[in-house]
Amino acid sequence: MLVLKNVTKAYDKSKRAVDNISLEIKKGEIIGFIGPNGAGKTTTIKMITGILSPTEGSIIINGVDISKAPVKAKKNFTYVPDHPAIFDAIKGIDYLNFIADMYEVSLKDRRKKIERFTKAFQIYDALPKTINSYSHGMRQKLLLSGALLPNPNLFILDEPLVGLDPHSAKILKDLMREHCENGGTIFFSSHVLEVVENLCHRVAIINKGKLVACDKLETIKKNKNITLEEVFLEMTKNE
Ligand SMILES: Nc1ncnc2c1ncn2[C@@H]1O[C@H](COP(=O)(O)OP(=O)(O)OP(=O)(O)O)[C@@H](O)[C@H]1O
Repeated sequence: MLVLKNVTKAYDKSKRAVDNISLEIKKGEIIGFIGPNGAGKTTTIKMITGILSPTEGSIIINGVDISKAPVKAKKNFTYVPDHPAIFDAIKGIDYLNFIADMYEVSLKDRRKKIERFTKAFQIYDALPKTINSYSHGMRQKLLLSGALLPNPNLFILDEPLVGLDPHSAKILKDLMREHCENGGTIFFSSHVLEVVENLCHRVAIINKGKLVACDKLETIKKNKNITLEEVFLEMTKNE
């Protein structure tokens, strides 16, 4: 579903923010992408979503190279960024209808899904209001509802749990699990290791731009008596 081949990003010549990363994510998998601050997670996600171009390497989404056929590749995924930047002056419902139009979601299907997701996230009653009246968390939940609407093959999330209350975080985790059970694929970054540990089929660890692990948790842990936190701290020790 998602293939990264020798992907590198150098914002300037002196430093590679992402350094020769290769990984392959299969349909139906949830992959947690973890690493210390500044390790290169957001840069990687921005390259996967086509916001940034890699300096070297290629990114293939559902068989389509995003640099060669960006629109075709982008039809396969939705993306929720780490900051809920969103058009302020339109109503929540208009934003969701805009997303549904972009991804050609039928009127019947969108009505059902908008109701389901926004009621679950408790923003349904706010949909007739303009987004500039929404709190940070409400904006994030609107973005999440919009990203789930098209039932994307690949769902990409950068730090999705930041700013969500525990109730909403639980709803999101349940929806992520359901999405994968129905054949969808999820790639998300997080600093919340317990969530990664509980939710993911595989974990990818990035440190100083390099992928230092990408495997099942049991394989990464080797010794069953240690936690992901202990493995993470050991693998990303930066003296
Ligand atoms: N626009 C930019 N121009 C120059 N350098 C950048 C830019 N964006 C990020 N970087 C640098 O690239 C490196 C990776 O940053 P990135 O935001 O990808 O890390 P991250 O793993 O998402 O970090 P965090 O966990 O703090 O969000 C950092 O050294 C950062 O300073």
